[in-house]
This record gives sequence, C-alpha cells and structure tokens, in this order.
Amino acid sequence: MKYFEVTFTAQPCNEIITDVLSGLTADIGFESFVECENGMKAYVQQSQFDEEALKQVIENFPIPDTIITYSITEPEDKNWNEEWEKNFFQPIVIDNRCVIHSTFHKDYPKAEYDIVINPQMAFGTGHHETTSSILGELLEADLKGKSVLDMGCGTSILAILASMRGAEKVTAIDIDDWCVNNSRDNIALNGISNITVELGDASLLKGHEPFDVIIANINRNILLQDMPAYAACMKKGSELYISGFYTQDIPVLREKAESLGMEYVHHREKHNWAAVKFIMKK
Ligand SMILES: C[S@@+](CC[C@H](N)C(=O)[O-])C[C@H]1O[C@@H](n2cnc3c(N)ncnc32)[C@H](O)[C@@H]1O
Repeated sequence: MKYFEVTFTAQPCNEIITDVLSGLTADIGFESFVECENGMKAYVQQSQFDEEALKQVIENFPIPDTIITYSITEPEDKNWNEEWEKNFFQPIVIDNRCVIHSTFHKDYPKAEYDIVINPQMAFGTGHHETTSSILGELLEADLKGKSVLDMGCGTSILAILASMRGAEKVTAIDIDDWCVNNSRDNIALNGISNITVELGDASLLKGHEPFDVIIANINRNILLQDMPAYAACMKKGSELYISGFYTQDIPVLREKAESLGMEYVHHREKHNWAAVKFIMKK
C-alpha cells in the first residue's frame, strides 16, 4: 500500500485548527495525523487521495482568517514500514479477551483469542481506535454459524476474529491489492480456511446473497456512498457495524442507515472516533 505524506502549514497554528483540519481530512480518506511545527503531517493512501477534495477543504475551512498551505511527498514504503514495526507495533490486548501480536513478538500476553498479524503496510493491527472498537463489538456479537462480510478488510484482522468467534463463512474485500495479499498471508498465519479475500469495492456485492453480519471500517464518505450496496446484501435481522469516522458524523450516517431500513442499536467512542451498530428491520 502506498501513502502520500501531506505536510500542512497553518497560520495561525493552534490545537483547534489542527483538530478541525484532521477531522475534515479524515472525512476525505486521511488516516493518521502527527502535529509538527506550524501545522501537521497527515497520511493518505495514494489510491484514496483526492486533491480536488483537499483543495475544497482548505478553501472552505470553517475558521475565518486561517491560511493553510500544503506540500505532498511520498514516504519510502520499506523504511517507513520497518520503522513502524520496530517502534510502534507492540502486542495489544482487547477487552482482556483477544491478543494481537506479530510473528516478530516473542513475549506477549495469553488470551482467549490469539491473532497473529504481519501488517506490512496494511491498516489493521488493533491499535487504531476504530479497529479496536469493532474488535470489541465482534467479541460481544453472536457470530456462530453466521455469514460475515468484512468490507475494507486491511490486514483482515476483523475477518480473522469473526472466523475465530465461530462465523461459518467470511468474505473479506479491499480495494487495495497490497491489503488483499497481506490479508491472505495473515489468514494463512492464523491457520484459517473459511475466509475468502477479494480485490474490489462495493460493486462486487451486486446480486450477492444476504450476509448475517457486515463490518465496514472505512470512512464517512465511502460509507455514505456504499451503504445502499451493503443494505442490498442484508436481510431482516442482519447486523451492520461501521467505523472510520468521528462521533460528530454519527447523525448523518444514522440517517442514511435508517433511510435504508436499518435501526440504530448503539455506538462506541474512543478519542472521538466512533463505531456504530445497526440492525436491518425490513
Ligand atoms: C481504516 S482501514 C480498516 C482496515 C481494517 N478493517 C481495520 O479495521 O483495521 C480501511 C480499509 O478500507 C479499504 N478501502 C477504502 N475504500 C474502500 C472501498 N470503497 N471498498 C473497499 N475497501 C476500501 C482501504 O484500502 C483500507 O484497507
């Protein structure tokens, strides 16, 4: 997976401005944000980058008298990845029940569910608030014998936990071929044989039989755009778990889900990132 590093310079520069800027750029696909002198650096997958949308964000920036400029560079995949693995990916335990670690970790806690992930550049180690919130939901959900779709699977961490929790058949889809390859490696590492990984987007769902459970941790705009395709693959009682957006985006996503026949069940929040559960009523 290839990323762009976008360095934003803001004048004036303060926490409110960088918070608003990270919220608005998260809505157009940016995934991680690091504050730096006079602004912030933000990372977006090259396949997700829409420079026109970025220009709109800056042009319509809601705080008056703020001047924002940016420059784009391409971080080198390999070094970035190695640095990140060495420095950031530590084993993590979710809700005292599920440990996620990599093959290079020798000492990690024991737990009921043990997931091995070699993430390379794919999103999904359990550390991001959105991933850990959905993992928490899956630990509580009844998945025994269910068919599950993991849309935007990244490393396939969510699909793997769904399978370990008793799902009968899991489909994992991502638009990024790096994620698809990484998913296949991770699924094999965990000795799982009931997950099918496909390269593509919601158009693959056309005519698909209904899933019992759909998980989609992507972002606000893609969820709004693709929710009708997800709804078309749900039946009465099917559950939809979505994440990848901020708590302030819940109302618009809820309105969309309700317009498609779903009912809001509950949501979780972590550092302003949200995860919402819906159930299909029709
Ligand atoms: C935030 S990551 C989530 C990864 C993983 N499911 C997790 O929870 O950690 C979002 C993933 O969605 C994929 N993606 C983005 N747009 C998509 C689309 N329209 N359809 C399917 N996958 C998409 C990205 O390539 C990325 O791997």
